Amino acid sequence: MTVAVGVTGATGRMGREVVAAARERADCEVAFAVNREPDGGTVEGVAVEPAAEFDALLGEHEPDAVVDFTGPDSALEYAHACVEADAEVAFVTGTTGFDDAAFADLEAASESIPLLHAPNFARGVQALVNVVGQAVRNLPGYDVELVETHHNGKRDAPSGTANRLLEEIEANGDFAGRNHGREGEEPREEGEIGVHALRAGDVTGEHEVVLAGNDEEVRLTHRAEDRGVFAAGAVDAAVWIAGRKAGRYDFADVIDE
Ligand SMILES: NC(=O)C1=CN([C@@H]2O[C@H](COP(=O)(O)OP(=O)(O)OC[C@H]3O[C@@H](n4cnc5c(N)ncnc54)[C@H](OP(=O)(O)O)[C@@H]3O)[C@@H](O)[C@H]2O)C=CC1
Ligand SMILES: O=C(O)C1=N[C@H](C(=O)O)C[C@H](O)C1
Repeated sequence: MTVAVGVTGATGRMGREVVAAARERADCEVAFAVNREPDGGTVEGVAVEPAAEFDALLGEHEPDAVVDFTGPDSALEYAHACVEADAEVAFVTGTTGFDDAAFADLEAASESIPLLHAPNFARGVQALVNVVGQAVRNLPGYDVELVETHHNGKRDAPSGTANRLLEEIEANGDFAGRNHGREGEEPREEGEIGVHALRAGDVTGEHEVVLAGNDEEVRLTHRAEDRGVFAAGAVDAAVWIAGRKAGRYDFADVIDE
């Protein structure tokens, strides 16, 4: 079976990679690609249509899944459009920067359509999440600091991946809260988790969790070398989710199967 995907944000850093990754696979095809202001161009030979045409394109092409890397507001709009569409279409989004209300909105959409959100589609990050949980359990009382580094065009901070890692850290230990971008003249508060977001140059994405006790430290790092790794994971997710029943899915479901 060939899975047909619609790609939103197609001229963005990630959208381009998704179009390329989908076109590389024999079991996937790009049904359509949209961007907010496409100015009539193409990505990887695929015409990029205006976002205003999205509903019509859904009806015309009836894709199995939409893959979205845009921004929080537009991702929610696309999710709602998939819910409203006559055709059965899954929604896969890697967009980050959602607040609690937006997450609740995505959750509600997943009652009507298959929906998968992952703040990071690199398989290595899923492994990092697992390993970090284990390390925190094994090292109670150690100081934990999280440092993430991204390109200077990234809007949200901390990254979606950092937020996911923080949830995992907090779920596996006893902590006193998060300290974002420490400053001032007080020493480190016992049990706090330091969180640091660096924005510099064209760094694709790096996440490091430091666990330090007396006379020893553990550093767990994931470094993405190329956005292709995220795009490949997102297309894996689109192929995996196509045809499934409505519900909220996770990238771990894709990897674990
Ligand atoms: N889960 C993961 O593995 C990863 C997630 N991300 C996340 O993906 C998102 C996008 O990142 P990135 O590609 O770097 O960002 P870019 O700004 O490069 O791309 C976003 C694209 O979406 C377009 N866009 C914005 N609003 C709309 C809309 N309403 N309709 C159609 N297109 C729209 C933008 O158009 P315009 O240029 O006109 O603004 C732009 O082309 C971010 O939230 C980022 O954090 C990024 C990498 C990996
Ligand atoms: O904006 C990016 O570039 C990235 N965003 C994701 C995030 O917020 O975690 C994932 C990746 O690190 C790249």
